[in-house]
Amino acid sequence: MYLTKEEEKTLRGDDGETLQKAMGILVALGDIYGADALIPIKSAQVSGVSYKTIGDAGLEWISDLKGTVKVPSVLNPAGMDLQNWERINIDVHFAKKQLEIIQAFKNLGIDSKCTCTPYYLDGFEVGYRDHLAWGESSAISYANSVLGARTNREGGPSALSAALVGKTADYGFHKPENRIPNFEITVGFELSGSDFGALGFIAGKMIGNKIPIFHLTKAPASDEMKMLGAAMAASGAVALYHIAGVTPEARDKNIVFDRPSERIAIEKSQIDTVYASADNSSAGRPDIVTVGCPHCSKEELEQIAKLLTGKTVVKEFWIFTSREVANKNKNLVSEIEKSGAKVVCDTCMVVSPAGDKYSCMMVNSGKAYAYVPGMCGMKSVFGTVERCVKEALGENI
Ligand SMILES: C[C@@](O)(CCOP(=O)(O)O)CC(=O)O
Ligand code: SF4
Repeated sequence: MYLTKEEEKTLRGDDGETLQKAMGILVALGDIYGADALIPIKSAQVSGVSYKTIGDAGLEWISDLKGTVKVPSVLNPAGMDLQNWERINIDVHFAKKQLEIIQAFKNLGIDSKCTCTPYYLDGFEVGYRDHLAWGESSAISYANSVLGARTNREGGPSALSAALVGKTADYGFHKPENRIPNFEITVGFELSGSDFGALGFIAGKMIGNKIPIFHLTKAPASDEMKMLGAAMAASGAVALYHIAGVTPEARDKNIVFDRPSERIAIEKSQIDTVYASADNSSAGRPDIVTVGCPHCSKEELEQIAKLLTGKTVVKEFWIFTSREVANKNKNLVSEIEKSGAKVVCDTCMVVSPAGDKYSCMMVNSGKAYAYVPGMCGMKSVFGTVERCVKEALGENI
């Protein structure tokens, strides 16, 4: 891979050991994937933040780094709400370690907003064709598909290296020729809300890491596309999708997609089987309900607040969102919390040990439905947000 004189110097160690390590990781990836050069990035999102997933080894690796990130950089969710960890059963040992990890990242100049929805944050606006180095699979899918930006599936170390250098290797989804749909999915009936999470769960399992183009009966809302992409990235390894007539590249007059030869149609009965998990007695009654995977938008908080107004939950009900979205919508947070539900920031049901003491979690997210059993060692059942709220209120018959 071609390097400029400056980049050669950094690789040689002239700018210190941390930047030498970071440049080494970028050059190794570039050589493996055939990049011809490094390209500047607009922002980075660094995964590998929760003490539950990176442990002491991760804490040590990050603490040894010296330097300052060159682009706006934000963290993926941590293992707890960084301000109110006690109210979600986090023990003091975990909390201490988690705060040490956050401090180690802050020492590098990284923003500790801890979210998988950086695109909602001030200072992380994303435009069409922006080059990014993001690490969380749902964020990558949203940036690539809904915003038409360009990021590969960065691991924690490669996203952090890109943040420190301010560049990434030019391969994969950074190149237009690698963004062409190779699988057609038609859905001939109307979808709404968490149906998109169910669709993503089914499609991801069927297509693995292909690049699907969807033909739908109507244009989804951005939250619905968020759920679709998150689920496909969890049950499969889809990092980019298109929706005919809707997503930026599918609407770009200068881009012509040939019709993929691999084609499937999804039937309503397939969507219904994902919902049926909630009726399956072997899963047992949920003892906790969570929404916000990916983190809730303002609109999703509004919907939940409306459903909860004047009511009281009888089960643990956690609503995950970024601290910035919560701080900007304090009225919605207090409306939700009047019911006894908890708005939890900086973390989520998957990367936190907070849910470990429960046995069955009800979720409205196809991603959480896919990940909770493996990452949290408990059962998951899937429902619409309305059904989840009813479960938390003890109103499901
Ligand atoms: C499950 C996930 O959303 C959260 C875990 O992320 P992390 O690698 O621990 O930051 C990771 C992902 O899907 O990219
Ligand atoms: S809430 Fe969901 S999408 Fe966000 S980090 Fe957790 S598992 Fe990933």
